[in-house]
Amino acid sequence: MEQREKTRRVIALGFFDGVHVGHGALLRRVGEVARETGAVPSAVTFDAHPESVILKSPPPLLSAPVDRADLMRRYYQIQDVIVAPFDERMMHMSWWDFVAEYLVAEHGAVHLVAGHDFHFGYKGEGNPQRLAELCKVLNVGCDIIPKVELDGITVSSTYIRTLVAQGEMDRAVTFLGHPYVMSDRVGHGKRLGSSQGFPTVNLRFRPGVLIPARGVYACKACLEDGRSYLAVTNVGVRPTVDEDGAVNVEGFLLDFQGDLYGQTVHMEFYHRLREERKFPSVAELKEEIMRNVQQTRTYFATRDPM
Ligand SMILES: Cc1cc2nc3c(=O)[nH]c(=O)nc-3n(C[C@H](O)[C@H](O)[C@H](O)COP(=O)(O)O)c2cc1C
Ligand SMILES: Nc1ncnc2c1ncn2[C@@H]1O[C@H](COP(=O)(O)OP(=O)(O)OP(=O)(O)O)[C@@H](O)[C@H]1O
Repeated sequence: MEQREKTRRVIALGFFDGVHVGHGALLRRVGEVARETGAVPSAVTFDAHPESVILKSPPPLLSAPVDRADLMRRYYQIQDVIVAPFDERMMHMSWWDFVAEYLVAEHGAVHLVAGHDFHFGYKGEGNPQRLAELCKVLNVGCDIIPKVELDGITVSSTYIRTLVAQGEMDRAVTFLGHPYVMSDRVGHGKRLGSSQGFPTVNLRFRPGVLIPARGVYACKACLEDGRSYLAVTNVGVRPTVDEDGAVNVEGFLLDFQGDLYGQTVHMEFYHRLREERKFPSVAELKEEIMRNVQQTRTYFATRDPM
């Protein structure tokens, strides 16, 4: 029987929520080895956070799986992001089967890259030392990346979640190595256009994803056609005009005119300008938003955030 040539991959291992600078150290190494060996730069992540299945208490995530894959491709040129189902089979797979069967036999791994504290396999019994030893036996390359720290703090998704939840976006940008981003495809009925003079685009939260601290943020809105605009974005319940208490994310794109229907908008958050407030009138709210527009222009004019 004719045997099909299997894709050879260099694979980074982890969950990669947010794709931060610690993950970046792994993903850059994947790129180097891929260039040296001609194998495809890849990463394996999971569709559900392992904690959500084992402990039944999912941590709210920085990014949905699709955004995680997009970040790895955009910032680190990872070609294939394999989103593994974290199901019963995966949960009960031994650490060596995960390496030998899943990564090597099923996905063609010729080199694996993991972090200093990577635990995997049934009951988390796999660790970096075991991984390195098994790779030797299997004749597969392996790199264990030492921990990356900033300001004496170990960079982690957990820490960055606390920053985003508190609205500390400048610091989140530093630890992520790129802006925190929320993406959505603009659907029908969400065309730009508003009676108030500041048309907004609404972004929906994906299930399981963290809600940033309420407030008004200096942002950049990147459209899939390559254009990008400064934006001022409110995360909140709009107490001046609404009483239902639902949290909305709505951004006003500066210097933009047109229709965003059908486009995917990546809203990048850089800096929190103020808290959300209840204004005595819509006119006063509008005045404040115009001030926030100026603050956003100044913010981006006086620094080059990325
Ligand atoms: C940059 C920005 C800041 C905002 N700040 C507040 C605020 O502090 N308080 C508030 O009640 N609503 C705030 N909003 C929400 C507005 O009330 C809402 O966008 C406006 O009333 C238009 O509503 P509509 O889209 O239903 O026409 C803000 C909206 C934007 C775009
Ligand atoms: N600061 C870091 N330095 C080096 N490697 C890291 C760092 N943070 C994570 N890694 C590695 O990146 C891979 C993915 O890690 P993981 O998704 O568990 O990230 P994490 O930030 O440690 O998450 P959590 O905060 O939920 O523990 C793992 O192999 C892990 O060891």
